[in-house]
Amino acid sequence: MFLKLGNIPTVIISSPETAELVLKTHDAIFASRPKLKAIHYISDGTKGLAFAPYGPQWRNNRKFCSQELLTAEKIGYSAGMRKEEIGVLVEEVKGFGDELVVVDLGEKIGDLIGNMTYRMLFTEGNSERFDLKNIVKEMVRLSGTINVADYVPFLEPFDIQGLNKQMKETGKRVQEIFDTIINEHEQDARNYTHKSKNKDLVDIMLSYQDNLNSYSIDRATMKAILSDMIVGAIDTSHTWIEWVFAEIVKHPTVMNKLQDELTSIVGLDRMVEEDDLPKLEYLELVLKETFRLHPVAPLLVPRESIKDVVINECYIPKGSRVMINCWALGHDPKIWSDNVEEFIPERFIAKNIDLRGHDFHLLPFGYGRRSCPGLNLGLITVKLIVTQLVHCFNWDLPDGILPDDLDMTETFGLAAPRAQKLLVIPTYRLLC
Ligand code: HEM
Repeated sequence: MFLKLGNIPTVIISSPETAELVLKTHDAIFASRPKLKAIHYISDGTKGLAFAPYGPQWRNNRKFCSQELLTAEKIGYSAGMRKEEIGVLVEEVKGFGDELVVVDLGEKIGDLIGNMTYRMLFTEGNSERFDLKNIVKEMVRLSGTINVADYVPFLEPFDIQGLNKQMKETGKRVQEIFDTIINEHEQDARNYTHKSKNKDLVDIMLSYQDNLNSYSIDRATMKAILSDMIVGAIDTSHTWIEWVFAEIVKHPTVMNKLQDELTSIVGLDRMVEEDDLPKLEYLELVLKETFRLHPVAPLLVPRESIKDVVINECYIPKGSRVMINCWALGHDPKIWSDNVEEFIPERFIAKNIDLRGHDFHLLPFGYGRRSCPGLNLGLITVKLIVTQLVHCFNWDLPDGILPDDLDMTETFGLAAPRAQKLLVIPTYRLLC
């Protein structure tokens, strides 16, 4: 579909065949991102990775993050930290005993992923002194709000939605927090205090500062990369996991099948380890079906074309904004048959569709040059949290709410999380 939104030619792709043409055949032409106002005000996004224009700076930053944080080996180093963080949550919930406490599961999951992410990036968890949780919520909200000035640029000075002021305030706060974190890491390096801990991403970025011979990272780039890693990692995994739980409490037979698989592979006398994850086949089906119905990034992350091109006889001028409509792909009866609205993980048994991409019917992590570099970390996080919580606990809806009554409304932004809280009652089920 070709539209003119304000001054911006916009293309929305809703078929797997055309998605393949854009993301694979003409990948290089659609490898840039639009300069959105939120990214400009909140972090100097053009210096980072997720919203940097296609070019050498983006390429170097992506290579740096992929090699220094997101390889299988580097992700493996932080397995102990993930185990510790999830263990704390399991102990907390287990501590409710037989009291049938109602838990806001989405909030617990968000806090857990936040802690895991901050510890990888700058060692400290969600420390109270920064109130990171609320700042990140605000960053995500503002990045996902449709800003009229992104489509009709001359309206920007009028700030008719009042967004500029909010974005500037949030941006100032984010910059201050990152400056404090970086200053403290520099101080630690000067005092050699950092030697007593594992290197986090800020330590590694500092070691690339003022590197005269090759790739060098300045402070603005450090802050833009931190911002990209936080926004990229937390909201995506959180949204996916919350939808998995919403679907499995709505479909107890699916929860039972997941638990049966875990009982047979892991056993009831221990918790799940990351090594168990590749053996869990039914889990893969549940993740795919959840993503099909509730794509985390329903329009992926917008792309921008860097030259004129003709696709399917449609002329797409340079500078067009291109969105892949993953929501429409997942709800198309021509692809998934008439039961498209039903949650049936088994529909994927006969389909050779990999969560990691290579199939344009289901694109959890996008495709091509701008595809998600955090895919491996995202999958481990999602799988570990889902399996650990499903293995350790039974989850029931509070009294008076029947599975069919569960509100499945979604909100819309960069990600598409649940509109309502997911309130559930856990009961411990392991023998240890
Ligand atoms: C399950 C979790 C995740 C999902 C579903 C997800 C999804 C996505 C999607 C759909 C895109 C856009 C791809 C495209 O335009 O083709 C993307 C890009 C990106 N993601 Fe993820 N992501 C996840 C986890 C992560 C993690 C853990 C990180 C980093 C720690 C991360 C960092 C990024 C970055 C930096 C980009 C922009 C890449 C670029 O423009 O070159 N993501 N992600």
